[in-house]
Amino acid sequence: MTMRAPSSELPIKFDGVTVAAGGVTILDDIALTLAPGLPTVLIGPNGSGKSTLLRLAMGLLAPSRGRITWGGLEHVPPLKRAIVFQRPAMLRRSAAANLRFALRAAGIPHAEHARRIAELLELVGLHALADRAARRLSGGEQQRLALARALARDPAVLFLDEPTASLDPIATKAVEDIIRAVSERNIKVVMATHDLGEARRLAGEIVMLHRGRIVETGAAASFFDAPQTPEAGAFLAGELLI
Ligand SMILES: Nc1ncnc2c1ncn2[C@@H]1O[C@H](COP(=O)(O)OP(=O)(O)OP(=O)(O)O)[C@@H](O)[C@H]1O
Repeated sequence: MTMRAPSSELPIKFDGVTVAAGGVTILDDIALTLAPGLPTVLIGPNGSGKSTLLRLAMGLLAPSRGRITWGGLEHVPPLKRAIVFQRPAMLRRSAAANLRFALRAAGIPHAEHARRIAELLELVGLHALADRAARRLSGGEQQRLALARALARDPAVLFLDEPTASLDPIATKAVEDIIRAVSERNIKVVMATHDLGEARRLAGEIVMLHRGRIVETGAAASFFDAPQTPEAGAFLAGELLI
């Protein structure tokens, strides 16, 4: 994978974005700018709206009210954006074949497939398991393969929804190392987690959500050292936010 120049997909701007479904307001009047740089980590309790925000930024969901722009434009097709969900589904074929499928779907010329597959497997540390059936891989290995698959289209922005939620510490470290490597290649990482340790380890910037609203945003260091709102203070202190 090559170092990429900052992309025209960025910044992603949310302007007065509200999402309502089934009579419930899931996100309420969100104003947010996702800019190039270190990972942006969305934190907040279960149901606070993190996944919904990621789906909006990916373009999988339209706001009920407000506007989202990518590099200043509305309705930009997600050709240079990728998302990895909490429990990624693998095709019933080998790890390498899952990547080949993704490369084909992204329109990468056939002649480049073997080189890109080798490169992607190397990046996520799965080169020795290229021929293993993807569904036989462990949870952590599947998550790494899902990351490689998302990177197949050479995205400018990578959205991750709780990528280590069900992994043990060793598998978590492997995934976090990949996230750092991705970020160092100038791919903007935007991820949701409710693991504060993970947020501390990876975030350049924090966006804290509570009940569908942004309660605080800021540089990770200042957020963790001196949260500005009672909700953030309580969340960092390990109190239950309801
Ligand atoms: N299509 C929908 N219709 C009605 N309610 C929905 C819909 N999608 C999400 N919700 C609700 O919106 C709230 C926010 O959900 P979301 O998944 O974005 O939160 P989250 O912060 O990612 O939570 P978690 O950490 O549990 O994954 C939840 O209460 C959820 O039940």
